[in-house]
Amino acid sequence: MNGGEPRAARGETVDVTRQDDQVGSATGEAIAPEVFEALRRVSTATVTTQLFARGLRNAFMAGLRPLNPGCTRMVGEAFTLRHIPAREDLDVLAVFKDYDHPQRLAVESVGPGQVLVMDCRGQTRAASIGGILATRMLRRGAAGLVTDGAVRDSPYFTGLELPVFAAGVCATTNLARHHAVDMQVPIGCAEVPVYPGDVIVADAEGVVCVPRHLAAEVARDALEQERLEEFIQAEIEGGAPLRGVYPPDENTLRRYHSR
Ligand SMILES: O=C([O-])CC(=O)C(=O)O
Ligand SMILES: [Mg+2]
Repeated sequence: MNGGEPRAARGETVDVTRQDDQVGSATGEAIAPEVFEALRRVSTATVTTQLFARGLRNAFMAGLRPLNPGCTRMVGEAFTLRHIPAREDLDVLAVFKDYDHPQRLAVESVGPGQVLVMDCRGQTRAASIGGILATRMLRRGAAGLVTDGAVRDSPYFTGLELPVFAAGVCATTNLARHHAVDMQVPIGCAEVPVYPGDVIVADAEGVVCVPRHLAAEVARDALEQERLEEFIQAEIEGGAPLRGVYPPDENTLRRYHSR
């Protein structure tokens, strides 16, 4: 549970079940707006449990922290950018004269509602992006930004209305360590595999990657898990013991269903 985030049980029912047959695994079929809406209302803790129940134990990008603690709620499809280590003869300031440099091209290619997810190999001794490029993403309607590297201009990010998650901050420009090579390819970010089009969900706790083909069923079951957990939370706050309540036995479930 994540106390600071809105709980599904507080709102009206969102029906995401009907979307199941519409979400193709690797077909790139559109994900229904209701799925995104549901995922925006559940915590990353709940989402990781739903993925765990389906055998996926490595979906949370451990170690990434929000740059603006007041702007953390993020749901969107992954747009990926892959970096390899920089080389001194290639990665020089002059490359930025090319507006089609892969870093700049990626920023100008992220679509509305998408999340730019960057593979920086966990290397934080150079930035992967800065304030101007992040502002451009905000104006383009991007949903957010995730990097397992660092960002520069970090004081600016604390007031930016764009959810940004990074492994650190570093003033040094990206060229010192990173060479952007490829976009919209499978990447690793904080040791989590991310495929283009996967659904990225974040809250104040951090970032989780939901395989695209599981998004609708995870959204549906996460909503239900949070409804039940809100009931359990109230019981525990009222003095109930764990035994019989968490996890709920038949009696507790009967009380839950007959509310
Ligand atoms: O060099 C960079 O990483 C870009 C930068 O500072 C910015 O976007 O403001
Ligand atoms: Mg800058």
